[in-house]
Amino acid sequence: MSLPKNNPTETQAWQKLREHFYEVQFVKMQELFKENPTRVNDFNIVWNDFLVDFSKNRITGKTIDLLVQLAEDVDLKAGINALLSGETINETEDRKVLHTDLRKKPENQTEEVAAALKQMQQFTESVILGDLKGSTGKAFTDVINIGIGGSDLGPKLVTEALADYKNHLNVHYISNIDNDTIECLKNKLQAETTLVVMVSKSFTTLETISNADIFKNWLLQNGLKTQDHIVAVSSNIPEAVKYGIETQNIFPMWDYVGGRYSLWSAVGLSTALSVGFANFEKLLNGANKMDQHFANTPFKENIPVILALLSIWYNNFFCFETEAVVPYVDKLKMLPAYLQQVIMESNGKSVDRSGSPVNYETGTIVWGEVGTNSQHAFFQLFHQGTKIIPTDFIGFIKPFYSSDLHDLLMANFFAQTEALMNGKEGNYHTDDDTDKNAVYKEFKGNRPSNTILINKLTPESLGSLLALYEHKTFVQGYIWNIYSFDQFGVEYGKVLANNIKSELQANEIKKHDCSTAFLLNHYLKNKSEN
Ligand SMILES: O=P(O)(O)OC[C@H]1O[C@H](O)[C@H](O)[C@@H](O)[C@@H]1O
Repeated sequence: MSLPKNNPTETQAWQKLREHFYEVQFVKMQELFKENPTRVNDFNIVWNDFLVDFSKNRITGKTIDLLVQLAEDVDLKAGINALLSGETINETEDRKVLHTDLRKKPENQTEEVAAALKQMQQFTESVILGDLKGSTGKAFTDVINIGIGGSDLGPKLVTEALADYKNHLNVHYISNIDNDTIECLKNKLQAETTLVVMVSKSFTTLETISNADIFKNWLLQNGLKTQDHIVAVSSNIPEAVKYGIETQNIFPMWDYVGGRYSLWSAVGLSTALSVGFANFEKLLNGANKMDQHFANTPFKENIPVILALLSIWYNNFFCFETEAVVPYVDKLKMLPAYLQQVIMESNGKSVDRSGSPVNYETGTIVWGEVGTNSQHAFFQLFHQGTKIIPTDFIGFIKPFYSSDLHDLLMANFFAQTEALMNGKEGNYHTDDDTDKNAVYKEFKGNRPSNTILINKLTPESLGSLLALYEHKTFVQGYIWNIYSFDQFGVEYGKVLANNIKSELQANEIKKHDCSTAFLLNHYLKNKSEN
């Protein structure tokens, strides 16, 4: 079955949402809270150890009804079923989209998924126990994950997020082709106790192969056998074999798993090495629970659906261009970067599923930083700037190590959403004219946020959280009538980079626009000078 091709703006719900928007666009949330002191009861979802409070949004009951109607008008249920039942919904690449298969319970796993997990389990256990050794007979102490995009961001995020679950292995991530970083890492590590995990779905990504070449030479220079020190994760096994990796050291992935959705596959090998396979399984289990919630919950109580619809409300009606994600734990520092790939590579499209240019906004711009750091950086603009940035606040009730400091952290978490919503009037509205800066101190409030409050950051809750955002992204792309699972937009730059690389190596700049030619010539001229 191919996905329906409904232009969302031609649905009845969209027309009604437009009319509704004109009615409510200037309504202040402060008034909505005053009118209905139990408003939060209408706009929160409690699920497992998650509490999602979305009452601090510029919505009324009617807004949610109409947004849900939009989801129904475009038959979102059929889309969800097509995704979860393995239809070929990545039509432009003629592929199924089955990252949810990777986290199914053992009894529901396909043979190839079960076999890959088994291979991962055996390998990670033997490395962690020290049974598998390098060329000189020493156990591994360090792992270098070489990959980029989906072969880096997800695994790196999970490794950092689960730092408290880490064993003795130190896992390092190399993605960019920045030799200064590589030299720095090589100087820190002993080659004989280092395991290199090359991760590349295609096994043709220039950055990954170039970086791997450097580490391969390093191993060889240290008199080590590369077969003892390099393993690979790829869906292109012939290419990995050609690179010199032994078949039993290649972990599979499949074309039905998109790079940015692949951390659940063997792409997560470095994560599993860092936290142990049992914790990796818990991560999968948490994601599976979110998959069940997504598949079986009515839209009004369905967390990914509600978050997607709210984002559409702001993106397509209020025309707020960006949204922020602010996690209140350092361990989720990578979350915005990871989400940028999931969300922006998936939904940064401007041609609809019928092949026509869209005449409405699609993919949102997502960004963010850890709270409280972000409060001391860009929150000024959140509170008093001219732009409105709907924000997801993500916080945890219990820290890994209990401490009074956590109450202070969480006090900030709660205070920010309250301040953003309520604002604060300046004194200049009253007769009190003692403060000449009163006008500058006013906070208008009415700035939307979602609060995602989770019991504790565990492998399970992390799995659920990441799956939540995957599904939110799917719902948005589905409603926008675009193809969320291809990424043709990143290809052209790669082709040009290859051509330019040859020109730089030949020391001969060919025909370019005058700006690019100017830059290239300046680079060539100056690169040999000190
Ligand atoms: O895993 P690889 O095949 O090396 O691909 C790494 C990355 O390459 C491209 O830039 C794609 O746009 C990403 O989606 C992908 O994650």
